[in-house]
Amino acid sequence: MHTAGEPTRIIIKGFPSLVGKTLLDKRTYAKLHYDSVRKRLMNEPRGHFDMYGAILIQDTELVQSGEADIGVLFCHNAPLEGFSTMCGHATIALGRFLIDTRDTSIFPRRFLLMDQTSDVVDLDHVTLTIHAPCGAVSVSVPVTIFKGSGSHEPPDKSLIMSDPSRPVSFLSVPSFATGIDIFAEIPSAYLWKEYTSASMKGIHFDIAFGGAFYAIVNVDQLGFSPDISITKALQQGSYTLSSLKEATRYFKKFLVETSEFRNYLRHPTSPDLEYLYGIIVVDPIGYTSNDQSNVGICFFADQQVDRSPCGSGVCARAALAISKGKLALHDSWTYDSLVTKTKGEGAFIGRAVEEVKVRHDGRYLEKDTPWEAYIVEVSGYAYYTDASTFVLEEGDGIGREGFIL
Ligand SMILES: O=C(O)[C@H]1NCC[C@@H]1O
Repeated sequence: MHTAGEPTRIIIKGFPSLVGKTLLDKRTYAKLHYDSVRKRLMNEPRGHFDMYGAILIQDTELVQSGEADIGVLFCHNAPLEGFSTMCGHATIALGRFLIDTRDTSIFPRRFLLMDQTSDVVDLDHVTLTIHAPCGAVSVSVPVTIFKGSGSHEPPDKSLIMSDPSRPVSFLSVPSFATGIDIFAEIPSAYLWKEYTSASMKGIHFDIAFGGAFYAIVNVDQLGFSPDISITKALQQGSYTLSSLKEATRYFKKFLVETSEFRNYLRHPTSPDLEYLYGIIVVDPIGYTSNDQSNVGICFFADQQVDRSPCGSGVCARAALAISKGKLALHDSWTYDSLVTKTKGEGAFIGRAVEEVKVRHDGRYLEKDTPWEAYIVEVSGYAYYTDASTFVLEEGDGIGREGFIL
């Protein structure tokens, strides 16, 4: 499937079974034992540098406790840390897929979901909970009744399908900003061309969590033109996507290798989530009544470029905007990517809908200290593209893990 052009390869069967008490344990097990399978599914010749995957995990601790309907592990191209903790664009795609599948060996709880109402005809949305590595994510899927051949009187649950003409939305895990207006001088070992030629003295940026940690930086802070929007600059050739990719590669390396920035990657309850997943470069405009939307390009994992506006990044940015006083609770904002801005469709709408306090686990602060966060709702559209079956033949050395050129 794709969400605003960003692919989600949903792995429905065949991934080896994973050992572990928790989903995060299973993620660690997958990293240690089956990384080659992840690579085979993402890399060439079956995939490409910017491929993304969602591996369905039927049995997790939250499914067992009744807090979730199914689990998922997300994956991408990074050579070492190939399993991410949250993915909004894939969540939107999964919402549709999980309603549409009738195969209970893929989604055992599919028909239980529909019990939420007996009147199938009036059913407008179905809500399900996906257990992602970052926690439980509630997904609301618009539905319709299949009107194919044959008459079904009265319509039953097997005829409920997702409605592609309306957006899927999700409520993510508590999102929060950990670093507002951080200033850093970039040491010579990490310098990139535009920073040097603009004689930059340092960079202002923010760090926020939306299921994964992102550094969010205005494009001009990286040394690129402050005067035009990113899409215009790329169209006019003022700079290129590769130059943004290169700049963020160095910037990310600097943040990851500099110990003082580790303090900003702190999660109140889960050490597994404490790493920098991506850099989001945003337009030099933002959140004024004249702006209609704000383009953000997310460079994540091993510098993959998110074609979508990055759902988890939207959660991080919406929480950040509230902390910075740019948006209020319930304010909606349109988040564009390069693709959605250029094509004029597919932008995500994000809004913080609730303020919550997460109880700290005591690792950095006194146990139970309340940690302020926001639940952000993100909506967008996903579409089916294809279905494939993968094989690995005996003796296929190149195809075993695949490769990235
Ligand atoms: O939508 C998202 O949250 C994701 N898209 C690719 C990178 C992020 O995981």
